[in-house]
Amino acid sequence: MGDEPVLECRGLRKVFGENTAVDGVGFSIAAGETYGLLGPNGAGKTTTISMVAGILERDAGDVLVEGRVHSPRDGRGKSAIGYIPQELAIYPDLSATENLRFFARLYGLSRARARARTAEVLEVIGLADRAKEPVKQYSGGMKRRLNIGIGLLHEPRLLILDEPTVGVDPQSRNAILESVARLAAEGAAVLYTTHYMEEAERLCDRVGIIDEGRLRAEGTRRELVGLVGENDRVLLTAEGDLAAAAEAAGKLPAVRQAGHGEGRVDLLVESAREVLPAVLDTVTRAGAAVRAVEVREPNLEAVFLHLTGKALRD
Ligand SMILES: Nc1ncnc2c1ncn2[C@@H]1O[C@H](COP(=O)(O)OP(=O)(O)OP(=O)(O)O)[C@@H](O)[C@H]1O
Repeated sequence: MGDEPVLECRGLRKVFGENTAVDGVGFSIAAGETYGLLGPNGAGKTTTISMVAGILERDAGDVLVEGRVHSPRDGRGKSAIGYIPQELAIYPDLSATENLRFFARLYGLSRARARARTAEVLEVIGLADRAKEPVKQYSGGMKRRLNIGIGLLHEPRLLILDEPTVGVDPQSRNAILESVARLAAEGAAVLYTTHYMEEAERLCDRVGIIDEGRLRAEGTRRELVGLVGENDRVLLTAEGDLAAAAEAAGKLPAVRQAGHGEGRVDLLVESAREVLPAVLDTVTRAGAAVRAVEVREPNLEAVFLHLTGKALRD
């Protein structure tokens, strides 16, 4: 198989009546890689991954899973895919163990394999210690984790998760992010949709920025940020003559903008790592005593704003 991507999709398109929900979207994901589709509500994320998962007919485009065409009709490649939708598909009166064993048998795992996978999956989703309770006693986040666990039973090589952390408590959110990272580390290709910038930054090796059905840009966090040429922000907590410090720093060639406020000097710079020593030297000479330095690199939120003119969140 070599370096062949686990998932390759090209030119995906879906039209609902007058509304082109997805228009020419394509990307590929390698084994062990986590790819995030980042975009606001209604951007076309669910529609895109539904076509990838083979549960929605596409109007145009190709989906290749492990090099083979995957489409809703032929159903091939399904065993390679674990699709975890936003909606819960679990039995509330059964325990997590019973739910997992039931679905494992439904997927065609032998009784022994179902038992073994249930135990393994319970560990991955962090529910082993609550596995015997009826699921109706679970928090929303725990139910979500179980929903994810069901999608893992058959050990998919491509895992597709649709905004799995929306509306869950922080503990479950962390558990979900950690289990996704672990599955990728074990070699799964992961397709992850989110409208949370922090999740895309923390979890994804590469991110596709989607808006109004189109992929606006794609790359690593660093590549995306570089693409739009955003500056780093340097915040100095300082005492002394801050007006003079800001003015002097503002004259450095790599400093784009310099300001000051109550106990702080605020700079926009080209590359904080390179310019920081000169900045510290300059502001100290100008009469400021620096107590703390904070560097904020531009984030995907800024990239999104730059590309679309809109904020990522409603
Ligand atoms: N079955 C459908 N029939 C008609 N329009 C649809 C259908 N499914 C989605 N759409 C429309 O397609 C567009 C993209 O929706 P989609 O659900 O893919 O976005 P999303 O990025 O996943 O957003 P969300 O986070 O809100 O689910 C929206 O304008 C939506 O109203």
